[in-house]
Amino acid sequence: MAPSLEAPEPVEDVLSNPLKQKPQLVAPEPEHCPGPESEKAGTADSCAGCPNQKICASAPKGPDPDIPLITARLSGIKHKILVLSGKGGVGKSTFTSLLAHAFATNPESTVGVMDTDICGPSIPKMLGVESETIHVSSTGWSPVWAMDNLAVMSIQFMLPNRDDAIIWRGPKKNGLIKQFLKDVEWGDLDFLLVDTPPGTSDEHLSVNTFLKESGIDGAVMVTTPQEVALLDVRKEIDFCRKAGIKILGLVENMSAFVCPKCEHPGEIFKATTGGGQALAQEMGIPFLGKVPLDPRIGMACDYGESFFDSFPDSPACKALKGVVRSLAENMKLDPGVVMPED
Ligand SMILES: Nc1ncnc2c1ncn2[C@@H]1O[C@H](COP(=O)(O)OP(=O)(O)OP(=O)(O)O)[C@@H](O)[C@H]1O
Repeated sequence: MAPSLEAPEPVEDVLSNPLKQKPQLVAPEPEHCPGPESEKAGTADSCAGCPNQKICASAPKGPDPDIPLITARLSGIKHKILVLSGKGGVGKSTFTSLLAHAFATNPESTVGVMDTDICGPSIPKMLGVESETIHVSSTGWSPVWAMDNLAVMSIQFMLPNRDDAIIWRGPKKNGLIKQFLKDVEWGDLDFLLVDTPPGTSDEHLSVNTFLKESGIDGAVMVTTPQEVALLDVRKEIDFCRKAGIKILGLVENMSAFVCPKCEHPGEIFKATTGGGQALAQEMGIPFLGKVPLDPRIGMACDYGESFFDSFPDSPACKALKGVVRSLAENMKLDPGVVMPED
């Protein structure tokens, strides 16, 4: 049965006040505000001295009443995968777009990408739809279609100017993510990939809270081989374990540089402590594979093109295919169906 939804709010309204939160606060939320609707509202350490404390303390608590609506809205999505990274800049959004293109190589599959990196959305650029805007109808917001079977939703589509900085505190980000899940008409999808900001922030908690009821298949973690990146992956693994999110596997990105001309490999980011593979083994999570550093990946993303289509025989493309196959196996899907052989 189609979920009954209220007409979405005009985009401008959402940007100016994306939460439309109750209760109405009398002052801006302090930096570590747990959110006026959270269980800790009014009682957390950061609430001390806040002018909103009384209002928040008396506000209704408990599960978000919109969760059943979100669950109904997402009922046509077969698989939901979160893409996480401990550190920024390790290639999480790049990997998300590569994964989206890989899944979309099966014309029978329909794929969606939701960009929850609200402060630094890069998915529209990488999927070649940066200048698009979303359409609002009485039944919801339509995602932008990057390909016939690849839909994208990002805060980027709502900004009047792509250079605008988005400076929002936790509760507002939480509200926008809820809006994305509640009001976007994804329709029937085989895969929804959720690109998240680096680290373990409000956005991760929101995505997990809102998606949990409708089911998350699990999370894919992206890292580079250096210990500084791996350190943060440990925190991400801990976050997933605490939040009850299954870890589908770890990908080591930019593992080695493979010369596009002679295909000779060289280590640019050296795995001084054994890299992603050793970490995966130590932490008891699946290792999905290594993706080499290939400047053509960055170029394909800058031009919004599919690296899979442009460089199908490159070592990086072959490595990515191996990663997708391992991921499909961990999800108990037929790899040949997820990404048909050429
Ligand atoms: N395998 C790769 N080979 C070459 N360049 C890569 C590869 N993976 C990512 N890059 C490049 O690394 C840079 C960072 O990638 P990306 O923006 O995907 O990182 P991120 O982890 O999503 O960062 P953040 O979370 O901070 O937004 C980009 O310029 C991208 O083109």
